[in-house]
Amino acid sequence: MSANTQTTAYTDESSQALSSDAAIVVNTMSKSYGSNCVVDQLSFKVQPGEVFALLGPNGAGKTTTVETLEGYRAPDTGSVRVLGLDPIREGHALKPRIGVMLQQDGLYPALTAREVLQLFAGYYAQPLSVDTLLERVGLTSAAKTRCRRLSGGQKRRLALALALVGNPELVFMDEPTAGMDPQARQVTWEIIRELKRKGVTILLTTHLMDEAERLADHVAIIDHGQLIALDTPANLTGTQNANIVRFVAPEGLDCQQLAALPSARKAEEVRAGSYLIESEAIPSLLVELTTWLRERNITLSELRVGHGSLEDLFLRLTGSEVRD
Ligand SMILES: Nc1ncnc2c1ncn2[C@@H]1O[C@H](COP(=O)(O)OP(=O)(O)OP(=O)(O)O)[C@@H](O)[C@H]1O
Repeated sequence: MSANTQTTAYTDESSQALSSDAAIVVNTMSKSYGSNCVVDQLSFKVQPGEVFALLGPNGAGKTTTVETLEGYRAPDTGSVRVLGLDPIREGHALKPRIGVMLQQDGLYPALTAREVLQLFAGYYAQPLSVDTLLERVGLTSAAKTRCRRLSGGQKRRLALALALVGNPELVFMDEPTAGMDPQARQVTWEIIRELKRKGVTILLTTHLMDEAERLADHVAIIDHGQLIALDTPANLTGTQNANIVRFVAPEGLDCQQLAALPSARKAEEVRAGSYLIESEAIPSLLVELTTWLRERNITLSELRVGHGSLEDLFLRLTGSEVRD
């Protein structure tokens, strides 16, 4: 068989799906640990320069997916490409172009923050300035602190700096702001926005719905290793249409009656005394609702009009029971 024929033979259906301008392609990827299938025929693409958030309950398969894209795990079936490359077979070409912010931060406990960053900077052709980076992540005053003495939040910020020191085209961030205080979280979000402005592609996993909603161009929700939703945050939450009225009142109101109001589509008591009514005609619903409440002499303590939140959707799609 000639080299040319081999190339043609390799260009089968699945590799056609992989040949794309996308920064990341996941093509019908599956991965099991023993009999436990944790990623199940997963497919999605991430376009260059976008922030893509992967959401899912504990154990949904997010880290396994990200680690496969980073080249640390091989898929059992299906395939992945990152910047057009196979992360394992072509890892040597891929690694200098990507940054990885790991969940665990146990690196080099005896080195100082600056020493670790300098060490990593040495691996790259065009690293960023270590001191500028320390300042950007708020670690200048901790630059001489040994890693084992850094606080949890400082370790996360060092992990962020390590992901960025090689001036990457694409960054993987596994729960980037977990364990950070609100100030560090704001700084991290600003850094992510800056990276996006520079055209860097970012794939992040998070349990924080507001993080995904604020930062991501696209959000994928996975559960039991399968893709169950993928869209822009605005499309997922229906932000274009304010179609939900929430109010707080005494518990136990008759939701069947509320749902029967002419402009209501659906009514439920989501928590004790906290109600939600969906409607396509909010002004009419407000008149009907306040009339209904006045006729029954019921007092409101809060009334809000808005759209569904990503958290509402997430819980609706993945259920509310706690995962292992
Ligand atoms: N090396 C491994 N050997 C066996 N099982 C594993 C291994 N790594 C992960 N798992 C299991 O695979 C499943 C998916 O794990 P994964 O870490 O990908 O989920 P996740 O969505 O990132 O979860 P979390 O939100 O809790 O970080 C879990 O049930 C986990 O226990």
